[in-house]
Amino acid sequence: MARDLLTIGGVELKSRLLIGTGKFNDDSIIPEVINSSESQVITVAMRRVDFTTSQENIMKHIPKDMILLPNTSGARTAEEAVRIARLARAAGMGNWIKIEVISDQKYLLPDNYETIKATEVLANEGFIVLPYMSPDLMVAKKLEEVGAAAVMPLGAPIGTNRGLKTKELIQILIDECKKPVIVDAGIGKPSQACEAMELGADAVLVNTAIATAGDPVAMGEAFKSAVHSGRLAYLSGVGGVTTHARASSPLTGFLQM
Ligand SMILES: CC(=O)[C@@H](O)[C@H](O)COP(=O)(O)O
Repeated sequence: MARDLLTIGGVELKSRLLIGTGKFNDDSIIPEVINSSESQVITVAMRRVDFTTSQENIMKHIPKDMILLPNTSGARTAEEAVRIARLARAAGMGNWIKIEVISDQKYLLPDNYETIKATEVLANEGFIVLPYMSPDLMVAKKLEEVGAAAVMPLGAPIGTNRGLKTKELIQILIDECKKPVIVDAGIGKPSQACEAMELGADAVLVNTAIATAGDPVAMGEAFKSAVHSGRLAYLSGVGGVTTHARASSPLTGFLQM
């Protein structure tokens, strides 16, 4: 595990847990969550960034050594996502961008078609593009082809804490994608993050489950451990499943009566 690094856009990361900044009761707790979770990448919705000198600016709670992953939450089209990404870079937030293009307000499901379009434009402009997507193999391949640095399939709709509802489709992406697969959205418990990592996901992004926990700092630590355990299990080679029982001890050598 010592050199088990995750490389995204040429950057090597020790942590495979990406976190978010939304929904905390008190944003001043964010630095402690970063410490306990040991996350190195944090996503922030561009619409929450205040470019005035307001005391409410979310950015004041994010330590300078974190990799910023501004996201395009609020964009309904590729064009809007591209505009938000350019704004983020112009504002000094770096060149990583999480594409979120959502026009469905009930389930907050991503628009894969618009997401591909935005990814292509931004990758060509030198952004490290991490697109949030519904897990579909053809879409993932297209995203890789047009320059995505990773793909981010949803486990369940954003903020639902329902876990890996799309597990079998995510497994296909894990098996077939060349770029890192980061399971994003819907992960509600550390055990679900662990499960994603055991499947072979390269990383997970968790926001709601940490931010809305009774103790977000402790929950950040719980997710850190779960991601680590899941990754270790995956690298160790998870054992096969069988229908019929197989004795764990030899069935010979019983005492003779
Ligand atoms: C913050 C962010 O990017 C979310 O849109 C993301 O998808 C995380 O989802 P959860 O809040 O369900 O963890």
